[in-house]
Amino acid sequence: MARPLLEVNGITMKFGSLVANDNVSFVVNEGEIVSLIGPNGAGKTTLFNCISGFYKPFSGKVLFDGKDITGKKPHQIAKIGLTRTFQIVKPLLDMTVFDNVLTGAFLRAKTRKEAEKIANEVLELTHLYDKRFMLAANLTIADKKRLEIARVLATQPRMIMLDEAMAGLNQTEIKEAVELCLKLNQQGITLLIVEHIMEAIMPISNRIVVLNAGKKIAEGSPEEIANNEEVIKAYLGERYHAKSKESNRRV
Ligand SMILES: Nc1ncnc2c1ncn2[C@@H]1O[C@H](COP(=O)(O)OP(=O)(O)OP(=O)(O)O)[C@@H](O)[C@H]1O
Repeated sequence: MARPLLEVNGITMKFGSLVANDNVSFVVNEGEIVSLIGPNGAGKTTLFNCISGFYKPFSGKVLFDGKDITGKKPHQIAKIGLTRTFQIVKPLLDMTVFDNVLTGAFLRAKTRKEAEKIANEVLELTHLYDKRFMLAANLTIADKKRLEIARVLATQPRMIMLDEAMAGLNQTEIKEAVELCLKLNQQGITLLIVEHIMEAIMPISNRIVVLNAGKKIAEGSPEEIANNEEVIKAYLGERYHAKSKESNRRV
């Protein structure tokens, strides 16, 4: 039976008079891939910040594995197994790829040896092992995004929130990022994904939550969302809708 891992209950976040999140509620069950979509400025990153402890919401509650984590600090939330990447990647540029991942591993590892073992496993999984001695500053955008995921993975999370991990990648790199998401999910990691590349997330999401102007306007299976008139009008446009109908016909 579906077991809620993340519960977002009536989150409201304001910046002065601007309501960036307006009473948003949804649940992510253990083992699911859920995507959060919506137009620019809809409030997706703000919601990520409220869930992961970078902002304290104005009102509402966030529960992780049944525990109230509202207003807790990001490192406390990471410690209990929920962590996130950033839209603008933040690797420590003057450190090697290996050391970047090692810093994540120390969240849980008690010894350097244990941290190194975790770091090496994560580097293999994310296909960065051969680049482990490179400075993070010298990586391509795609590898920097991969490193961002590797650093988060090294904290051994139960759930990862990915904020536009595929933006700026080419088709091959997007395909690799999608494969990595599926691989992590198969290993038991629950995923909440913010992404604008519908072709990448529609096929892998169990459910999709749609925000528009701070409010949740829809929630459902990828098929329900692709055919939801309000979502098409607010965000997807006729282009994706027509395209997905076309590909359904081909199947
Ligand atoms: N720190 C801040 N101070 C003031 N206003 C902010 C702040 N962060 C976000 N906003 C505003 O809140 C609203 C929601 O922004 P947010 O970045 O959460 O949207 P988004 O859905 O993530 O957009 P995008 O898809 O472009 O990343 C926008 O109107 C934005 O200008």
